[in-house]
Amino acid sequence: MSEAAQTLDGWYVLHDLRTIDWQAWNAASPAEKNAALDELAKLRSDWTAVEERKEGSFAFYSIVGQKADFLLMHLRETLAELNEIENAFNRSAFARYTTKAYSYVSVVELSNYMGAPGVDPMQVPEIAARLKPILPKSKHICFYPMNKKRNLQDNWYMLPMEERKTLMRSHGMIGRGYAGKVKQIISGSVGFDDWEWGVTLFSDDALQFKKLVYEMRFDEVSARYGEFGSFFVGNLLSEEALSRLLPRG
Ligand code: VOV
Repeated sequence: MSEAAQTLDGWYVLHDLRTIDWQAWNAASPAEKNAALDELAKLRSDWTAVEERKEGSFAFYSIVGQKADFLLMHLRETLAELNEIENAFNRSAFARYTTKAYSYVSVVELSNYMGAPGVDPMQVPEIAARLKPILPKSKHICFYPMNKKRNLQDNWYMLPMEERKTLMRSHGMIGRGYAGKVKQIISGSVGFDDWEWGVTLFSDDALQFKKLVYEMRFDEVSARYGEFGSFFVGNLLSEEALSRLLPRG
């Protein structure tokens, strides 16, 4: 049996993708719209307060295309908290104007492929911060789930550790070329959801997502072993952008 990579696991992650029920929204009275938006604003201020206490984080983005209208990404210490967040949203007046599009459950993960021997990674402040990240408020987000293949010829899980390390080094080198342009959060979802990882990228320049993902397609880790789910790409929903998307009545 090949040696399993050791993972460091941080905050749990929920990607909650919703579609706006435009018919219901357009039919709502001004008072109903304002009440729904007030409840959304209250939820948002609760999430901001949690983030300010560094007990979790959130991201709120509109999604371009028809797979969903917006994405709420939440990070928390426990799965129970994530469940409370989605249930509080579902109970809100605002949720009446939305339908569920997709969701993804995972946990922020770092693997030991690049770890320095003899160093306890939890004692490295930079690593601890990466496991419990405050999400950047970049202009754009890109989220997709992925697997590493388990085909007869191309089975990531049967490669020796040393070979996986070498391949991941090359993956990391490509990623480093995007330092300062793209921030990645890799979250593991084996045992939690239908794919093995969630990949969430943040950037102020959406084109950098295409450049990075395309460049990685030529790297062996992705070219030979990567399998990908649906891509969701979107724009930051600042309070101003939200008021353009859903104007008050
Ligand atoms: C934005 C840049 C970027 C950078 C710098 C980067 C670096 C690194 C390093 C150093 C490591 C290994 C140690 C760790 O930190 O865990 C990883 C790990 C991982 N990555 Fe990565 N990755 C990036 C970006 C990046 C992208 C764009 C993708 C999607 C691939 C694609 O083709 O669409 C990805 C995937 C992953 C995955 C699924 C893992 C876990 C693999 C496993 O088997 O455990 N990743 N990644």
